[in-house]
Order: sequence, then structure tokens, then C-alpha cells
Amino acid sequence: MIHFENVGLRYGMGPEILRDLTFDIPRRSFQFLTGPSGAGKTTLLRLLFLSLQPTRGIIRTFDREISTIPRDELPMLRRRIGIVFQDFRLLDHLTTYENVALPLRVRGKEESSYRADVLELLKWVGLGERINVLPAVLSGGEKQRAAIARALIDRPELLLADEPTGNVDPPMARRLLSLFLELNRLGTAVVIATHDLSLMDQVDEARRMILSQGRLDIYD
Ligand SMILES: Nc1ncnc2c1ncn2[C@@H]1O[C@H](COP(=O)(O)OP(=O)(O)OP(=O)(O)O)[C@@H](O)[C@H]1O
Repeated sequence: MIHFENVGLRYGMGPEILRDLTFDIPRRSFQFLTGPSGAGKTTLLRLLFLSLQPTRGIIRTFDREISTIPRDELPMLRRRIGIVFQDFRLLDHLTTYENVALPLRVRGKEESSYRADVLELLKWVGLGERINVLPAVLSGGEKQRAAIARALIDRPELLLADEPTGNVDPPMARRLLSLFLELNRLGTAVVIATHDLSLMDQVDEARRMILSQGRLDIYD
């Protein structure tokens, strides 16, 4: 589904942060992406989300080679990808409900067709009492859960999550992990960037992608 071939990335004139990355993200796969702070996990997620272009090498996403796609077509491809940013990126003027429903609204769906699903997901992530408030009054953990719900609601083909359990307690982290696993069971490929070893230990069958000094090792 995603193919990287000899991909390298540098910011401006700086050093190469990622070097010669060659790997696939298969359909329906589940992987953790880990490595020391500053190793380039967020950078790799940005490449996967098509918000950065590689400085060398080839990336194929959903059978399209990225360098050949006109910029104005990228948003259509991105709609097939759900992403949880480390800094959440909720829209300040929208309520929790509206933020989570946004991907469906953008798709032109009728509210009556998704309202119950959005409310159910919000309850599942523990935001049932926070449906009609703005992000400014949510705690860090609540914002994180709203961002996760928004990334999941449209059942993307690929889900990317950057430290998605960084702001929640261990029971909530387990609950969120079970949500990612359920989404994966329904057919979504999942990539979770994390430092949390206990989280990774809960999914024996997950692939581990380990970034270190610009290189990537994969353990299936
Ligand atoms: N926009 C940018 N411009 C220049 N350098 C950047 C930029 N973004 C990241 N970097 C550098 O790229 C390297 C990798 O950063 P990145 O955020 O991808 O690492 P990370 O593995 O996600 O780190 P962490 O675990 O701390 O979140 C770091 O040295 C960082 O300073």
C-alpha cells in the first residue's frame, strides 16, 4: 500500500535526518515506530502523510508515485489517511463533536447519517460529557482523545498516530490501543509512533520499526 525506496530527507541545508529508507507498509498491517528522541519519527510520519516531500528516493502511496502527483491532488489522497498529530491540531472554533465530525462533513455526508457514530465514539474515548465544549477548555489528555476520535471516525485506509497515548493514564492508553486494534481488524493499516515500551509489549504480533541514526530496522 505504501512503498519507500532509498528515501532520504534533509531539512534545508541541514544533515540528512533519514537515510536510504526502503520498506513497505502492507495493507491491514499494524506497526509501532520507535527510536530515540530526535531520530526522525515525526519526520517519517510527515512523509507518510504526504506533508513533506523526500529529498531523494521514491515514495509510492496507494499505487501513485508521489513526485508525479500535482499538489492540488494531494488533499484527495490525504483523505484516505487518518492522522493524530503530537500537538493535536484541533480547530479552536469547533466543539469536540464538530471537530470529530469534520472529516465526514468534508466528505459531504449528511449529519443524520453519522451523528450517532460520532457520539458513540466520543463516549468510547471518555468524552461523552465534553461533546459541546471548545478545545480551549479540554485537558491535554482530552484533546488527545478528541484528535484520535477525529482520525478514526472515517475509517481511513491508513492511520498514523504520533505518541497517541502520551497524555493519558495507563488504563486509558490500553483502551485507546484496543480502539486502534479494532480499527486494524476492520482493515486499516496502523502506524503508531511511540516511546512507550509497555504499550508495544501489549501487541506481540505488531511489526516494530526502529529508527536510529537516520536508518530504519524492521522486525516482523
Ligand atoms: N522543520 C524542521 N526544520 C529543521 N529541522 C527539523 C524540523 N523538524 C524536525 N527537525 C529535526 O529533525 C530531527 C528529527 O526530528 P523529529 O521530530 O522527526 O524526531 P522524533 O523522532 O519525532 O523526535 P521525538 O521523539 O522527540 O518527538 C531533529 O534533529 C529535529 O531537530
